[in-house]
Amino acid sequence: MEAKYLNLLSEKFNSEEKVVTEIINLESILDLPKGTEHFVSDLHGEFQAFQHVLRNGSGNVRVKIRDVFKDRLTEDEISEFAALVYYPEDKLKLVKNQVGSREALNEWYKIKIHHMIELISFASSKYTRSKLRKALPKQFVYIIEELLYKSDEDTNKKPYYEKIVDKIITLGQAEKLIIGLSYTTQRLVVDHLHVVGDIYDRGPEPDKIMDTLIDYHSLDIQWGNHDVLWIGAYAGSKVCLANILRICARYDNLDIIEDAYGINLRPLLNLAEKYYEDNPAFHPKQHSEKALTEQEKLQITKIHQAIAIIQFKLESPIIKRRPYFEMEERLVLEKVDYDKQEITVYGETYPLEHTCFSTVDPEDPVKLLEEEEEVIDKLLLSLQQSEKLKRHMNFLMKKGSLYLKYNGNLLIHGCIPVDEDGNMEQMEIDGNIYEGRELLNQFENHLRKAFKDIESTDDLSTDLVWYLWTGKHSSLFGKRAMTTFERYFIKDKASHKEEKNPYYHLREDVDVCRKMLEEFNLDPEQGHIINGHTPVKEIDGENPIKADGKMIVIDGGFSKAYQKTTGIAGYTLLYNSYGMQLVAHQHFNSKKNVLLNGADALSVRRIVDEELQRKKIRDTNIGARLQEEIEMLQALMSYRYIN
Ligand SMILES: O=P(O)(O)OC[C@H]1O[C@](O)(COP(=O)(O)O)[C@@H](O)[C@@H]1O
Ligand SMILES: [Mn+2]
Repeated sequence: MEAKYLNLLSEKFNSEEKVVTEIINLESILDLPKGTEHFVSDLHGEFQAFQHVLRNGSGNVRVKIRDVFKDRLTEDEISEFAALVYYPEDKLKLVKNQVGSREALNEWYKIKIHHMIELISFASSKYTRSKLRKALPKQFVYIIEELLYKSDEDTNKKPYYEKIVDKIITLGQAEKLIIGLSYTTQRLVVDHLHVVGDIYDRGPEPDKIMDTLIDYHSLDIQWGNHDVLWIGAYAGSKVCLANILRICARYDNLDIIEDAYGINLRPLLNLAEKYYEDNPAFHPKQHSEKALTEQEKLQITKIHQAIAIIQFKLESPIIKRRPYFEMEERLVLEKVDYDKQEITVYGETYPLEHTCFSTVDPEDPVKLLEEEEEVIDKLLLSLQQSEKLKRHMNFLMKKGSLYLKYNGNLLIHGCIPVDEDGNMEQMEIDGNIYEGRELLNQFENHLRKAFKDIESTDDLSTDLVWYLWTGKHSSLFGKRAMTTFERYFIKDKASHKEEKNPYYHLREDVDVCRKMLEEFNLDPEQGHIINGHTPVKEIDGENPIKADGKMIVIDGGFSKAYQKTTGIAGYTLLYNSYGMQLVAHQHFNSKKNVLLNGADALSVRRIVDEELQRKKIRDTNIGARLQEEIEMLQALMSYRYIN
């Protein structure tokens, strides 16, 4: 290594002892078991269900509790303890109301603190002390370490520890400590989180998911098609913006726009009131928990139509200025016969119903009315000025990518576009042809470019973000075309069908999966592809583990709207030092149910892969980085200290 780097390094490690200590420290980390990775996808705004999965570590918290206490606690007591670890603040409130006397409460605190210390001691056994320290509640680090490193056999010390706990209780700190210890436990059971796309759309609280992720200790995100739609809107794409508003109206989630992100919808509402009436094709899908008045429903129906028509109009100029997007079939407003009220798409003619074309001029159907133009411009400005959205989008960019290679696996939301023979599909962008990994890299570069320059609204990069949402070679969409127009206005369901990329049947084949792993320079023997995006229809017997375990699809439908088709409430994947396990979750009822009845419908686990030998940090991405650091330190050692 070059002397100048070694000199720089020697500033930090300025004695032989420091170098030796660091080498030994790093070497010992390499031999620890690998940390647990937790994979989730397709959260679709379902914050309550997501936070439950996060708090219980996909059932991992309960597994650890059972490992430690199975001979001492009943199943009910285990459930009760688990509920405390998941929702400490709420559980403490409940207990205080139930317990009769101060003495009984203090006794309860004492037992729980001891149990929690025991649990943490077990759950942290594969971490270094310094890593554990970082996970402890700051104000109690010293005390907890004292409690953790006691040895039970050491009877001399026992009274001392009893005293510490008693003192904590008499000083009124028990609750704070229990809350802190609960969050430490949650944090210890999962070392790193992967969010394999689609945080946004359909569900009511994507902003709360984003806030939770921002506070999370270690994670990465693979963007989903819905996430790039939001990124696109923020990056200046008006058509992406029209789409996110349309979806929010469709799912009765305009609160996200108005209340969560502070974007003023008044101009859109005024336009909608002026031009639109009631229309059953545009009624919002209603949440069971939120009853709308007729008046509210009508208002949303009008907004829904106004923004859908703006969306269709905005698509046309992009399709025309980017012929290599090959989307001419989607020039829908121009394919309508306005006299006959019918449309010809993909060679078929269909009658139209529920039309709402009052702002459409048959002579120039894609021309925006001045009012429409004004509305979308105002909305874009307001969106780009939302501080909260800016924070969330910046975080998505910082932690996100289109795909990720991590510990030998390939994580990607949608697909790798291929043809029927499994060959990488080619796409032209601006005169150059790309395929496979190269194509995905191009998409990502353009997305980052669009995000850097939010003032530009019609440049290639911004158009490509929209292409990622809906284009036929998009690795996130994975279908040939989006039939939004048909689904609103054509009765015949045959026209609604969205043909999938051949990837979706070819991925059942081991050899195809191997080839794809190779395309990304991953070892086909060791690696897996992990996908979200397409709901696995467990109800129809579909298996999320495909191609002999090389392919794992974890979209089981956190999204309430899709649970009817999947039959479950989402999959998550755990990958610890013993191997990979897929977890199928039951429908998440409510936090209240967990707290009161310990109902935490135990998730069903299926082994994907079992390691023959327990995997160590040495075998991971982080291990490779540590090994490089060790080599550098060794070079420093010979350069400076050994002669
Ligand atoms: O269920 P909705 O709201 O009609 O949305 C359907 C649209 O969503 C998509 O499935 C994309 O969303 P997903 O990524 O969740 O699949 C489109 O292909 C389809 O046109
Ligand atoms: Mn998706």
